[in-house]
Amino acid sequence: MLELQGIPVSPGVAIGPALVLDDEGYRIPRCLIPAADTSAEWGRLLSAFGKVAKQLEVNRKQTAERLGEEAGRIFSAQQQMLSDPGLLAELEGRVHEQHQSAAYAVSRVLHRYAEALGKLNSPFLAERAEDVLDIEKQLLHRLGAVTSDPLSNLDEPVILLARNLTPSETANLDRQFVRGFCTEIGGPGGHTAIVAKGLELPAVVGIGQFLDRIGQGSQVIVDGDRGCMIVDPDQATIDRYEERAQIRQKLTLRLAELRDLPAETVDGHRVTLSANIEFPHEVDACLQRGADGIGLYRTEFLYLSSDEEPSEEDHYQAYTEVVGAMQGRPVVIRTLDLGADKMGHTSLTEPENNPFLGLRSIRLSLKNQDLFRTQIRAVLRAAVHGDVRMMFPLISTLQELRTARMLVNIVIDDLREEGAEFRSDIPIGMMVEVPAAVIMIDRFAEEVDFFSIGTNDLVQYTLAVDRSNESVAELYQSSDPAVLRLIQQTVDVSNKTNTPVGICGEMSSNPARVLLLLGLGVRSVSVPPLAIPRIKKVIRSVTIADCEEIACRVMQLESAREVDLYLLDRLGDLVPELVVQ
Ligand SMILES: C=C(OP(=O)(O)O)C(=O)O
Repeated sequence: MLELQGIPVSPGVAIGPALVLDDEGYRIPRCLIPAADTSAEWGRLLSAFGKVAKQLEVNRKQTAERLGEEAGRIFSAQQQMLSDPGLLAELEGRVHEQHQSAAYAVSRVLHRYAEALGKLNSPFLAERAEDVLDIEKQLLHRLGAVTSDPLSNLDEPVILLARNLTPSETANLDRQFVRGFCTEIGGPGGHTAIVAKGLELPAVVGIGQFLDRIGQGSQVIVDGDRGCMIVDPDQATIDRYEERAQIRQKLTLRLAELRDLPAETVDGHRVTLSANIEFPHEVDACLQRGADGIGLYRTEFLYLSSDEEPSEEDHYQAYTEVVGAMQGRPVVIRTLDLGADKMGHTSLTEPENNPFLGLRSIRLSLKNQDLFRTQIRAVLRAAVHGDVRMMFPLISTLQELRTARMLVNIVIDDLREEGAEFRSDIPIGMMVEVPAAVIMIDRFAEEVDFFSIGTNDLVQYTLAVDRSNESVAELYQSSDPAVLRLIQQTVDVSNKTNTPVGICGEMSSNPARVLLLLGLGVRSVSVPPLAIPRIKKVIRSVTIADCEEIACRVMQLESAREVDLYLLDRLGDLVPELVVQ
């Protein structure tokens, strides 16, 4: 039995056979070969090397004849890589000593070479990285490796183990068979984590290197509550997890009974409890759990799940589906928040050194105004069908907000001129997710209809810590006192200026932290659909006086750890059944 610790990003437990994936592209399943067959496997690998070398020589000669010696040298560089003794020695070790299949060894080693070159920040070396991947492709072809995506042909439940999964890969997982996943890299606030929660898929990320140690089909437990992965569990461990699964199931059934009850505190304060979604089909899960509305519709997933840029009609259809299904409940549509870890359409930006500080989110929309106007048109048209609100992400200056609003007015004029059916009077709000927005919050309050605090990014930008990087995951804490002060300031100013304010970041889906948010004066939260029953349970179990006392104490504490320990303790007093055993 092997137990590894990572970062819990999507709650729940799943048990099943491992499907170990290569990190990218070819997705070569990790396959171990019997010791007796390693020599034959090594022979296959050498033969593939020989064939590729021959082909490279043919390419070099033909290219040199047609385009000159200089062009032919492209292939000489590849020939040199192929004859690198270090490369061959590493591959030999993997096949002979670790019993890896030739295809898997090639895929792992060459991907690592390419990745290392890609990180060196030089266009010349980036091209060399492409050359390495090209050699990999040719070798895999000669080895007859299966190059189709094993994820598209699943026919039995699996636990996915991968180096990394992108948000769109995660979104496209076959929920029928993929029961959970663990990855080597990834941080607590990354979008892969958010999508996993949306899919209700137990997940642990940022475990560190482990793929080489796990065989295909090994029994694996993903514990998304505690953030651990257990390989080849013993019977006692399996029994313990099965017992926990039963307790969890009973709790889920009890919490489901709250569905039609309001999210109201014991002393009668009504809290708006909405849901965050990425895709229209998630609306069912929101309604099943009694969401008051959609507090955050992340529309960028329209871009991430397709290779084509969505048309106005694509936007309109998606929004109309959500708005119609929500039957008059509010739907907050956030405009495009593409960037950094979410970037799907490379055509929209050039590679950047600091993508989280670069051309992302509202900045990208303001730079690509046709794209932005297309989206605004669809939002205003869909608003005819219900209570639609529009929200701009990552606003950091008043000028950005004003330009975005000006574009909305231009779109309104266009639609009016065309005689289209639309609404011009929808509430327009902004995300508060950079410290600059908090510092200027009183001025922003004069120009928006509502605020929504995005704690995921607020934590990242306040603490200067990449939300998707496992190496700094310990610093990524929404309970950090600096973050709490920014939330407090935003809520205080909003309440004083009568500007509705809510929280749509992941912080509000944590039952213990909700105690604090209520105490700070928050009366509207938006959480992944899965979290609704628990958060409602918290709200219905406490008084605002309890929460204010908690907030008072918390605001005197000096570290995220102290805050979280104290909040967990208070959750144990007030809502003991929600404390994970
Ligand atoms: C909700 C947020 O936005 P994102 O989609 O970037 O997580 C946030 O930053 O808290």
